[in-house]
Amino acid sequence: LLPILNYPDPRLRTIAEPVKEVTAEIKTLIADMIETMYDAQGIGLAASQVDRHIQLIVMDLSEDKSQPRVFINPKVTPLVEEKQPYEEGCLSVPDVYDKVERPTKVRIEALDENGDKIDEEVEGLLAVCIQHEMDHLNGVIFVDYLSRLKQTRARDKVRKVIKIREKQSTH
Ligand SMILES: O=C(O)C[C@@H](Cc1ccccc1)[C@H](O)SCc1ccccc1
Ligand SMILES: [Zn+2]
Repeated sequence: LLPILNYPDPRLRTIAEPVKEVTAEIKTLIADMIETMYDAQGIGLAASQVDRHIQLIVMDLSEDKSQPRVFINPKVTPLVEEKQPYEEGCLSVPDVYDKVERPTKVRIEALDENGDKIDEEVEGLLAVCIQHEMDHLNGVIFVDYLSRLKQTRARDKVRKVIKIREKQSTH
């Protein structure tokens, strides 16, 4: 399992570099990220969150964790002006949930783990998740869209959750 960086760790603000070649090392990282995402009960995970600053996202929106997807060097383009709110969470900001508005329909262009082209128009949870993950690759965290007050509360909340987790792990 890979350690997930927690807000407001400054490393989460690093801009991810493009992947030049899908090496064996990257394939191992992909497998490790998928395992880490499942263990953390997430439906998406960006490499930035595990302190690897390359343009790599893994995702699995299936109920039974059977359909992992990999997006390498993704490009997301809004297809409509219309935005929709969604109650977002983030594995790097545990126990914090709040509404974020994002374009309802987007185009995803990327490479998959075999280096084959992905070019899809998506909406719904996939559109929300890919935009949330793309933000991570650009050093943006969903709490950045919230008020200062909510950002302060988010910082306090994460601090508490981490302390509790650290106590649990020592027992
Ligand atoms: O990037 C992450 O931290 C994983 C995110 C992905 C996500 C964020 C907002 C909306 C959808 C997906 C989540 O922690 S995964 C947990 C989760 C599961 C279902 C719905 C919302 C959040
Ligand atoms: Zn996140």
